[in-house]
Amino acid sequence: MKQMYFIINLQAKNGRCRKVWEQIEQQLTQYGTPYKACYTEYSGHAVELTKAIAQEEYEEEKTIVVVGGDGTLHEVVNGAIGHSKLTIGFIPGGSGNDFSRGFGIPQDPLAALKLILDESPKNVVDIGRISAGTTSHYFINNMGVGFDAAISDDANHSKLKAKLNVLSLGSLAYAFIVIKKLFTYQSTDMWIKIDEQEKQFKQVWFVTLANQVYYGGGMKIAPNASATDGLLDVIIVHNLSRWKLLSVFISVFWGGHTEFKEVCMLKGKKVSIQTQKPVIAHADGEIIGNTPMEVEAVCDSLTIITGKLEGTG
Ligand SMILES: Nc1ncnc2c1ncn2[C@@H]1O[C@H](COP(=O)(O)OP(=O)(O)OP(=O)(O)O)[C@@H](O)[C@H]1O
Repeated sequence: MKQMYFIINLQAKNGRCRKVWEQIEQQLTQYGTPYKACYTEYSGHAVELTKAIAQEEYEEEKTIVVVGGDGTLHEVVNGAIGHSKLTIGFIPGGSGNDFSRGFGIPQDPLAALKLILDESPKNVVDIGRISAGTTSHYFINNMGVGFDAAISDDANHSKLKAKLNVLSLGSLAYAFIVIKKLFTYQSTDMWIKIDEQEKQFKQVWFVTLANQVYYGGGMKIAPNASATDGLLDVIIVHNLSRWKLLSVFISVFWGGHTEFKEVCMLKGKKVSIQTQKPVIAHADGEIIGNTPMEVEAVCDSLTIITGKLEGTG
C-alpha cells in the first residue's frame, strides 16, 4: 500500500485550519487508515518536510496530502520537484483556496479527503518555473509582477488583516489594502517576450502568468487557462487610469476584465519580463523578489489528485 503523509499548517486561515485537521484526523481514525502527520512550524518548513519525505527509504510511491492553504501547497510543490514517486493531494484549509477551485477539489474537507482515499484520478499537470539570476522557483497557480504582488506583500504583513481574519472579515482588510495601493502604486513600462515575440508595454500595472483559472480567492483572472496545455496564460493590464484599474480589478471576479482594451490576454510557453526599474513579484501569493525574470511552463512535472480539471473539456 502507498505510504500516506499529511503536511499540516495549523496556522492557515489564522489558526482555523486546526478545526479542519481535527475533522480529518477523526475520519482517518474511523476508517483505520494508516498515515504519518507532519506539522509545519515556520514559513518554508513544508519545503523541507517534503524533501525529507521524498528521500525517506521506502520503495513504494508516496502520497503527500497538504492540509492548509495555497501558500503551504506552494511550498510542497517546490519541495516535490524532481521526485517522480510523489503524488500530491490537497485538503483546503486556507483563506483563499484557489488551487482547489481550479483543480476541481471540493471545498468541504471531508469530501476532499474522500477524493484522495477513493484513489480518484491522478493528473500529471504543468507547473511554472521562474528563473531569476541563479535561483529557480516553481508555482502551481500563478505568478504576478506589479500591483497584485504589491497587494500580496502588504496583505501578508498586515496586522489589520490578521485581526479582521479572526472575525471572518479578512476580505474587508484586503479591500482596504487594494484601495490604498490604488492611490500609491506607480505603474511602469515593461518589455515582455512571449516565446519569440517581444513587445514593449507602457505603464503596466500588473502582469499575471496563470496555470489555472483562479487567483486572489476566487477571481477568474485567466478564464481560459488549463494546467494541461503546456502553456501559461499571460494577462497584461496596462495604460489605464487608477479609476479604470479599479473597474478592471472588480470585474476580474467574474472574468469581465477580458473585455477591456487595456487588458491584453496572451498565451505562451516561455515568458521573459524586463522592467524599467525592479518590480516586486509573487508566486502563488508568496513574494519571491523583483524583476527581471524568465518564466516557463514545465510540462508533465507533478502528479496531483484532482477532481475534474477546468479547461480540459
Ligand atoms: N507554524 C507556522 N507558523 C507561521 N507561519 C507558518 C507556519 N506554517 C506555515 N506557515 C506559513 O503560513 C503561510 C500561509 O499559509 P497558507 O497559505 O497555507 O494559509 P492561508 O494564507 O490562510 O491560505 P491561502 O494561501 O489559501 O490564502 C505560508 O506562507 C506558510 O509558509
